[in-house]
Amino acid sequence: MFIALTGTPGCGKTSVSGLLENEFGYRVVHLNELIKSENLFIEEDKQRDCVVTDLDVVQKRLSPIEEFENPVIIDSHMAHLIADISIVLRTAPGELKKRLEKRGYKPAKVDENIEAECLDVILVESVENCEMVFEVDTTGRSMSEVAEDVREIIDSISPGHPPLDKFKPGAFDWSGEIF
Ligand SMILES: Nc1ncnc2c1ncn2[C@@H]1O[C@H](COP(=O)(O)OP(=O)(O)OP(=O)(O)O)[C@@H](O)[C@H]1O
Repeated sequence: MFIALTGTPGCGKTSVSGLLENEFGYRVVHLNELIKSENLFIEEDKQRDCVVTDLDVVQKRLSPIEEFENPVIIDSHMAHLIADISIVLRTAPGELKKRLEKRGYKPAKVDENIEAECLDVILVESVENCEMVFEVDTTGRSMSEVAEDVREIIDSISPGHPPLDKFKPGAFDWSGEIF
């Protein structure tokens, strides 16, 4: 079973999935690293500083581990296009901007990502593609707190367990913060 840990760049996917992997023993695929290390991309988009990926190729590469009994977490901003269950990390625009600027992103790339977060782009794609979608707030919270929430969600995904209301999608509205 694949579980997407997804969200706009800078929301903390890699940091949180690292904790889930190293401290809680989950199996994690860091998809963006895998795509680069195994050249699973079609081309590099130098202008947008990213790679263009063929999802069919990626899916084929991951298919041997899809049948694992234990959940496999996929860390990537496109993981929700592959998994049936999506956990979307959300970060308020002001905090996301600070994190992206700290990483040295160019202003245009910061703006593009902030706009995507304000417009719920990844959440909408998740709802369109996945059977189950959860949202977790990372704003003003430690990575450990976020990792605990993700763990609680994964524990809840078992037959007969009621969905956890507190992570129901639709809690955030940052549409008023688009500049
Ligand atoms: N909960 C948090 N609180 C404060 N800072 C955080 C938090 N989570 C992540 N960060 C910081 O934000 C930055 C981005 O985190 P990270 O690389 O995990 O994000 P990401 O979603 O994986 O981004 P990308 O999609 O670009 O790989 C890092 O500098 C990290 O230390």
